Amino acid sequence: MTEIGTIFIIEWRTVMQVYFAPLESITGYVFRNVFEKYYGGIDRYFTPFITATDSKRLRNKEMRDILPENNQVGCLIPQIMSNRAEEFLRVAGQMADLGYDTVNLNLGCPARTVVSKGKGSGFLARTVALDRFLEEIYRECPLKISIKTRLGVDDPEEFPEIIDIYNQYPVEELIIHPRVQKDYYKNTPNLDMFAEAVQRCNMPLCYNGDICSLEDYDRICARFPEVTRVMIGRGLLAHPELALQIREREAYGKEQTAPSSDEGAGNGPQNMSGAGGMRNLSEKERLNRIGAYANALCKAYCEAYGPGQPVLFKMKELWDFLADSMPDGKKLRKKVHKVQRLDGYQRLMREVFPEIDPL
Ligand SMILES: Cc1cc2nc3c(=O)[nH]c(=O)nc-3n(C[C@H](O)[C@H](O)[C@H](O)COP(=O)(O)O)c2cc1C
Repeated sequence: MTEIGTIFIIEWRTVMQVYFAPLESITGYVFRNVFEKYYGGIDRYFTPFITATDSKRLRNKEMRDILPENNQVGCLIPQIMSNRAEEFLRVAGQMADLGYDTVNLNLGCPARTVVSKGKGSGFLARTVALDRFLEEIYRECPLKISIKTRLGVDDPEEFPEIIDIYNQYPVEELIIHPRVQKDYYKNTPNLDMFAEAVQRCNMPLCYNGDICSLEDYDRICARFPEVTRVMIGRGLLAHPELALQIREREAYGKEQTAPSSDEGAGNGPQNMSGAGGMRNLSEKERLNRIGAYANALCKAYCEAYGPGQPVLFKMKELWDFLADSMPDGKKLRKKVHKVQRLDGYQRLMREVFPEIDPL
């Protein structure tokens, strides 16, 4: 409790901020807009990485993804992948021209094609060059710069030296996915090294990695009560209501899961989403929302790219995750996999969600 004159302010834990992780080929603008409309509960979305190159122009696909008129979400942060300050600054300048005030630097991508060029998490192996790069971009960039990082390339013990480098710069926030490059997505996040980062870092921290349920979220909160930002990727693909559930958990507390009699179905705290919260939804309503969301996404992809195989592939990719939210998920995942054409997929969706407008 803090005393200001005679006013007492109770210091409450700052409300948790939930970010949607960038997922290349999945969380583009079409996906983000539909997700926001049907679920939401997200404080910040991040674009999949934009590759800074010699070219003065962004690729059409990247430009479409970041144009403000294509994005109907509250807060979007463009992510840049680069290991050359001059290229990073050029793309950041283009983001400033489009009205963005923050960009995110990708120092986490583990893909071999990226790492072999010394970018993404591959840049973490060259600490002298990394330090020089950061010195230049933080000196010259007109925008705030946040960083998304792994712990290192081979060994988590690389991270303390990397933290010392980050600590020298005005990093807007540091999003840590506590794995090393060679883990890819295997093994478990190294929470001991994240704990060390909590002690040593002098900028705001965001935790990212393997939050796929409220129980996972509670475990992170219990171990790191000082952390007020989490980023979630695959967990939100599998359980799109997870961010809303986290907000409801924050608003109503852990015990209060039962509806109170005067609240209508789906009501939630403010800033929930266009679609309302998840509390009080019946199982049928929950499933119908999944169906409406998947159908709206398929329709939006067809409008953006034309109906055809690429849309089918995108929907298959989504159902790989989303099937986890369905009562007979394993079977449904197999059925979606077997579908050969988009009209077959649409037929399957009509069978699974007979009450939902196929759009
Ligand atoms: C298919 C896929 C694509 C990804 N693309 C990006 C990307 O463009 N930029 C980035 O920083 N991380 C990317 N990531 C990493 C995620 O943002 C996130 O850090 C990782 O999935 C761990 O979080 P999660 O366990 O909540 O999914 C990608 C991950 C996957 C699985």
